[in-house]
Amino acid sequence: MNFDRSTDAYNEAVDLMPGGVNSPVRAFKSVNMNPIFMERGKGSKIYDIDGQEYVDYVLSWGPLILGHADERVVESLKKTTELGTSFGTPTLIENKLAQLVIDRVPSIEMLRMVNSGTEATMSALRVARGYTGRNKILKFEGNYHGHGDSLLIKAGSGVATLGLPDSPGVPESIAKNTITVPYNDLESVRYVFEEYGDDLAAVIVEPVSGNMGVVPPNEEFLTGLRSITQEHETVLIFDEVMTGFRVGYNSAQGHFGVTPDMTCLGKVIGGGLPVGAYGGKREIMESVAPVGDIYQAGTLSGNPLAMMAGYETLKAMDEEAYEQISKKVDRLIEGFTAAAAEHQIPLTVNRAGSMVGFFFTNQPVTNFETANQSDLEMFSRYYRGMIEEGIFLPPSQFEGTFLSVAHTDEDIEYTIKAAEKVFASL
Ligand SMILES: Cc1ncc(COP(=O)(O)O)c(C=O)c1O
Ligand SMILES: N[C@H](C=O)CCC(=O)O
Repeated sequence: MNFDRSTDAYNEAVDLMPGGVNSPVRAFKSVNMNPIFMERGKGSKIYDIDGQEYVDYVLSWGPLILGHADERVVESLKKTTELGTSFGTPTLIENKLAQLVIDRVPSIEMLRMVNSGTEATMSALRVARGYTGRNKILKFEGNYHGHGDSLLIKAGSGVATLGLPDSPGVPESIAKNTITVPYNDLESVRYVFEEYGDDLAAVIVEPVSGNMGVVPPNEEFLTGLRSITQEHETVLIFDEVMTGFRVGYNSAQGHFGVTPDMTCLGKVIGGGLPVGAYGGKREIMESVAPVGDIYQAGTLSGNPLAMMAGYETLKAMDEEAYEQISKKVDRLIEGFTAAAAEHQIPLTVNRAGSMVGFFFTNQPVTNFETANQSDLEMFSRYYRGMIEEGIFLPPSQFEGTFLSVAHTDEDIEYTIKAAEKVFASL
């Protein structure tokens, strides 16, 4: 591999943007590399500006479940663009995408489109607080809900990668209203409810955690959260920005059969364009302006391009498409597990739908503490080895690996062979 052009571009970028990037995890810090600049993508492959090809398991951090430059999405975007990119008025495509989401996500009776996952979670919290008249919220260590002040506390993703669990700039007056407990730990949740009881506006949770690597909920976790929050009339928010339409046809809540009061979405529902959404019970959503008095707005919210890309993506993701990806995930995990055993590499694999977490440890990974016990140094060497083999993975142990319908059986076999080679060298 040769990164000459990427290196030049990076040297230029560091003077222009903090770390040369527009989002910290892209800086490749924890794997001791410079970022690789990409030029184009098609299907499961991406191509860097030095002309090298990679099988892509980042997929723009999850949204591209159809793969890169899917023809259905691209064609619709071309037609939509020609009609004008934004009007600041309602458009028909907003109704169409909203209806599709409502049909498929059990908790959503009504929703509001926004421009990012961060906006979705910030807005959902405001609504939960306004609706209940309470201030405190409960979140889980290692869950990441975007970079809103209330939620940037013991967070996962880039915050964990860079070791910045509690970002400076979040006022103490805000931080004190966010209580955190370990993921998958209902006992701690019960304790917090005993202590703060009826002052909790919301519990926000990733129903499958994807920002400390992939960590699924244990059997009683989500049902337990549902019954405790119901008992205390606290709003249960599933942050499905990552899991929405990725874990399955009806998202994580459909998969696990637990219906929250509110849901946040993003990523897949924008098909690779900037989008987010929050929704839930009609009674709660009708407290949002202009029906209710809780204010939330957006100049480009519901813009036709993002709506169209999302609509085409969701339409294409029928039940069969999910089954198809699932088989590829099965094979990838089988291959990695066998390769790790052959080369005595400690490897724990977690999985939910087409989200996979590989951890270099023999211990089960069930929360942030156990995720942190995996061998980050080994991850870093593995990462660089896989890049040399043309496999593009998320450059941090605290991120998920994603598959798309565009990944072929050949891609999967090639990736397993690459892993065998890299494991042998670790
Ligand atoms: C679960 C979850 N919530 C919220 C967000 C924030 O979304 P965005 O990056 O679009 O602001 C992300 C990803 O960044 C996420 O994975
Ligand atoms: N883990 C984050 C979202 O899911 C990664 C995206 C980012 O922070 O740029």
